[in-house]
Amino acid sequence: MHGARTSPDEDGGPRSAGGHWAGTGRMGTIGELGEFGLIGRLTRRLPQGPAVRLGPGDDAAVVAAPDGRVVATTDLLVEGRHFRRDWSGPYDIGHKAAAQNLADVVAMGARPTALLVGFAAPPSTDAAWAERLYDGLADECRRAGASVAGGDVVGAPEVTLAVTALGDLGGGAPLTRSGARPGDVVAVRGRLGHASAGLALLAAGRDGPAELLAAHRRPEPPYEAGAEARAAGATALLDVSDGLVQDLGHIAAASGVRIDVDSATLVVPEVLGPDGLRHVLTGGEDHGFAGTFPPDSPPPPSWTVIGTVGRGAGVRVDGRVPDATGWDHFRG
Ligand SMILES: Nc1ncnc2c1ncn2[C@@H]1O[C@H](COP(=O)(O)OP(=O)(O)OP(=O)(O)O)[C@@H](O)[C@H]1O
Ligand SMILES: Cc1ncc(C[n+]2csc(CCOP(=O)(O)O)c2C)c(N)n1
Ligand SMILES: [Mg+2]
Ligand SMILES: [Mg+2]
Ligand SMILES: [Mg+2]
Repeated sequence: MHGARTSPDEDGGPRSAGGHWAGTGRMGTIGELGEFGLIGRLTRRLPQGPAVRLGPGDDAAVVAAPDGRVVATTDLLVEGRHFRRDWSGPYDIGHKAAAQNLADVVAMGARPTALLVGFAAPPSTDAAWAERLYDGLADECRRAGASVAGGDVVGAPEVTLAVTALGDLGGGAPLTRSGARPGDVVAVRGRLGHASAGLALLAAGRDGPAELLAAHRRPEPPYEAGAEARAAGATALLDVSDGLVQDLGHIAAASGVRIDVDSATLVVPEVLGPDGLRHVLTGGEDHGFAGTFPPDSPPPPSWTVIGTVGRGAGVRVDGRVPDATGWDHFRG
């Protein structure tokens, strides 16, 4: 029987009532498996998509790049910083490591093709825990149409994932942060504030609402947003990783424009609680998308228009410079 803090266990991973990995005890530890035993157990769970011409098993992988250019991005996921093993199960952590990288490829207007995965964990880690993590990683890759081309494993005091994602622009121009122009509208696609609200609940020792805890554990970037933005003629695009205001600030700075957000246009679901607007404005890690669109080619209805681009600099919310903007790794 699972406790209320257990995320929907379609991963099938065992957990105690508190959300901890309960372990199977059947397969032993990764220390017992050894480096190459572990690599074998992990890589056989991975999807092999068409772009990966040579996958795990050699000194390097070979990935097709029909466009002639490769989109490449990397993000780290560190235990205690991005996740806690008592708050997230292995499937959640694998899912999140894939999602946060795949979202960056999509945010360039590209199609994700392959991931390279660096995996560090203590030798005492359950082998089954590591396998569930790879199941989460593999399933999220499948959802985005990508596969895992290779990686590395290493023993370390804490779990760390260093994921590199590659993507294909399919002959199109990249959707950068620098193309916003005065007169454009600003629009968002996907959840905002949910992961942040879920994290606050976990930090407060709460066991629900389940959808918010799940949002922290398994971000769900709407991967179709990149193609939608491109088709609509977006001038700039990024995924919201650190907080809406902070990330819009990157578009404002790179494009040399001012962005004005009208908070009344933001969707703040009741479930986010009394701090809902703060979570939506400054909460990262849902990996929704924010983009700018010329006034004569607005985004499709799946997007919400939340503001405008003007001359000047910085981001204003309801005409004011906000005190909080989002996450900074070195400022807490
Ligand atoms: N250690 C580094 N060396 C070289 N470039 C870096 C380094 N760290 C970040 N960058 C570059 O700085 C830019 C901003 O990085 P940032 O990590 O904030 O973007 P992101 O990956 O979209 O956001 P997030 O990490 O919050 O998901 C990116 O172009 C990134 O490649
Ligand atoms: C245990 C724990 N404590 C705090 C947080 C919050 N957090 C960590 S990184 C980040 C921004 C995006 O990261 P990056 O820029 O590295 O992609 C946020 C909001 C968390 N997820 N887990
Ligand atoms: Mg990054
Ligand atoms: Mg990004
Ligand atoms: Mg960040």
